[in-house]
Amino acid sequence: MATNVRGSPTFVWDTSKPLGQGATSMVYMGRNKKTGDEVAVKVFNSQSYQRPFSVQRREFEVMQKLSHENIVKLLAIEEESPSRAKVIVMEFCTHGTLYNLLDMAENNFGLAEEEFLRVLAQVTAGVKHLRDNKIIHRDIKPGNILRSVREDGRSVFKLTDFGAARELEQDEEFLSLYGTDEYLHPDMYERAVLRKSRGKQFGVYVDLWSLGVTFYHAATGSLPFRPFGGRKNRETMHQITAKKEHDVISGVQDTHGGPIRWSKDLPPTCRLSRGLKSLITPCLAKLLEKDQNLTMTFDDFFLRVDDIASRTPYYAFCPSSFSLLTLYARGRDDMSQLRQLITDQTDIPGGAQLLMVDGKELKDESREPVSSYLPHVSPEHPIFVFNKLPEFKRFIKPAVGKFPDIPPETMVDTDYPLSKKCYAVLHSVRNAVKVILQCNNLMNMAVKMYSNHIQHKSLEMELSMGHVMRGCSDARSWKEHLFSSLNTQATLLKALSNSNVKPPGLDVMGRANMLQTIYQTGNRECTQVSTSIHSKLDKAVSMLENIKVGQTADAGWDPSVGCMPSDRCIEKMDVLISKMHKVVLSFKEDRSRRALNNNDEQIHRFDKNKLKELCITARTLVEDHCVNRASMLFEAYKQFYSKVVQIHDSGERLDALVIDIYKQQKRLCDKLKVSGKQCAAQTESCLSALGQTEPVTNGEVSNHGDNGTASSLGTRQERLDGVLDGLQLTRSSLEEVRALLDENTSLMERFSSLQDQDQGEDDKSWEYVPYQEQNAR
Ligand SMILES: Nc1ncnc2c1ncn2[C@@H]1O[C@H](COP(=O)(O)OP(=O)(O)OP(=O)(O)O)[C@@H](O)[C@H]1O
Repeated sequence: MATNVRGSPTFVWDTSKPLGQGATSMVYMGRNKKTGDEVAVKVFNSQSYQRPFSVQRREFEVMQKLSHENIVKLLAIEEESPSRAKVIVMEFCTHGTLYNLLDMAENNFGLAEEEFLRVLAQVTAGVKHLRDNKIIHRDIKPGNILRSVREDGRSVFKLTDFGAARELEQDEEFLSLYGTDEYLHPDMYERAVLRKSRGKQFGVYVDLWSLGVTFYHAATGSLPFRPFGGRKNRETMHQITAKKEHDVISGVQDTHGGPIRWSKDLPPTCRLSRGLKSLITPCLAKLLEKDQNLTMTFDDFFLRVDDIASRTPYYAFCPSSFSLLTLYARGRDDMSQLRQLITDQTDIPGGAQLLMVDGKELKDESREPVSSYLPHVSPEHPIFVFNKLPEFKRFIKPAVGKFPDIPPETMVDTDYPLSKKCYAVLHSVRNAVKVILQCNNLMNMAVKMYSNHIQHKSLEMELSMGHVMRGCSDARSWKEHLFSSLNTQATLLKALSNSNVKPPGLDVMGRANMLQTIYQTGNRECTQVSTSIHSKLDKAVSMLENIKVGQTADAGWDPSVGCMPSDRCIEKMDVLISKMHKVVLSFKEDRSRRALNNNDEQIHRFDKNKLKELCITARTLVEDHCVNRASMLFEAYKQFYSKVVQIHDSGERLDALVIDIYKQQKRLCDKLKVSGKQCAAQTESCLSALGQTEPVTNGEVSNHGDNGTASSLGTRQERLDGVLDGLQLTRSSLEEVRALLDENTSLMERFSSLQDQDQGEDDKSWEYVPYQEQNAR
């Protein structure tokens, strides 16, 4: 045991436990002799000493220059005793490399979104530090990106292996060859692997290409350029990278000498959201660009990654496409930009989007950045995006990897990688099941939320309709009251003009006619408005009846159409995973043995059958149960929504109609006020003229040529008094109507200001924008 322990003045390490092996070194886990701290010790092999001394020294020199969280930290350069060979002592990164992470079954189709973003941001930060120090790495690849895990469980990625690194200015070139085939810039590949184009020089841009390949690998779990037969098929590899079109990001040859499958997009099995893909893909296309005129500069690259990494993800669920969206908003993006991000992924125009968060409508079109007011949303509580138009996307099942064919024969060498492939696909199936369950749950939430919204709206409409109806019937009775007073007054004055009472300065007949005109025009105009109001009101009442159906909108909704947590699909997948894991382990062991005995071979055969069965069970579970039921749930949603969206639409139209009725009612009241005022003016002047009329005496009677009897005298006085009384009555009746109208106006003003307040109450951003208006924007 002790023979494996080596040491330097400050450190010891056990050579029986290598952390990894490279072309030029072995790396071991070691400890600080004084503190016991864990370290990684890089011990160089004989091959490394064949390099020129200046090259050997470079790795130490480069590492000494660097100090960054995303670059492995150099702790010491010491001499191993007794050999006196130099060793590099570094911080110990606990979780292997990015390559190891991608080799895990759950990451075989690429990293999950958050982890990918960490790789992108952190590796870029490390490279930026290199560029700031004018250093080119020349061997960037997942195997040279170490991973540690912080106390909060988050990964930290660090660039390592500076054996190929050197100082190089932006516009300088170099001649020597470094790197790993699959990650090599096509020009380097041509010279290093194909041994062509001798003497060709390269620039710092070769790191950008390697970064492109590394990020593609991290996003998809596969290399972007894959000739049939792999690494050995060098000519095709070079053809793919050198001849690809500019924005192509992958080229795969599936058969010997067969055509290349080019793609400008990340594959459907990639786990990244559509929102992130749309940001990453153009960046990858630029990195994987051979043409120096079209590729990006380091500065462009840093800016782009900075832009992606600094965005905030907002999660949204769109039931009409059965999809969970991730919207990457910039810090300053306002609501219209967020809506645009939704449009980009759903094709729903901004004006047709009804957005809801926690059951509350998100109505605002304000210029404030969404980050300042949008509540925290998570994939579990996303923004719900309803399409105001009953349009639906086709149901698309989540993409899963394809289980490979499993030949019945025992092939110990290839059965292990075959089982690993099945195991990786099984994980992608589990991910798909998880997504489906999440979408099912969100679908049920969406139906509940939309139904509540409709219920709320219909109650609100019922309330304002009640208000409007009361207002209309009041206005009608005031109108009748006012015009009957006017009529009475005109009749009284006419009667007076027929008598011989002549109030001084008052043309009684003229006044009577004037009142008659006010009565006729006022009554005609007001009756017109009132009739129009009432016909609109009738329409509104029947619309309200339809909307009230919405109060039970979700009555027929059955959440159990889709698979439910109680079906335990995820748990079933976990059981399949653990069973398959055992098969993978046993195949790995079988492969490590030289030969299988009869018994082992028999077991291997059983296991291979089991592997096949497990694949079939998983496929059946996802296809026949989860996907099938999710598509049924989606169909049910379409039916539900087509029905309720009409109710919502009627609500919007009724809303507009009610506003219209309010306006007309206000106009009616204004007209009534005008007629009332005119009538009151007449009343007042008549009253004052009549008040100045001389009391009736016996002498005057004959002068006026009346019949002169006592009874007729009494009748004249009585007539005058009667007219005075009548006018007094009209006056008080007019005052009453005016007071009622004033009250009605202030009530209406209060009501409409109440509505305004409702709109402005929470925040400007939650303002109600009628659908018609939103569309017009
Ligand atoms: N600081 C560290 N902490 C943990 N593991 C490490 C550390 N440094 C290196 N390793 C492991 O050792 C392996 C080899 O390290 P490194 O890439 O530096 O060696 P190399 O000989 O330069 O390799 P290459 O063939 O890429 O030139 C790494 O892939 C990793 O698995």
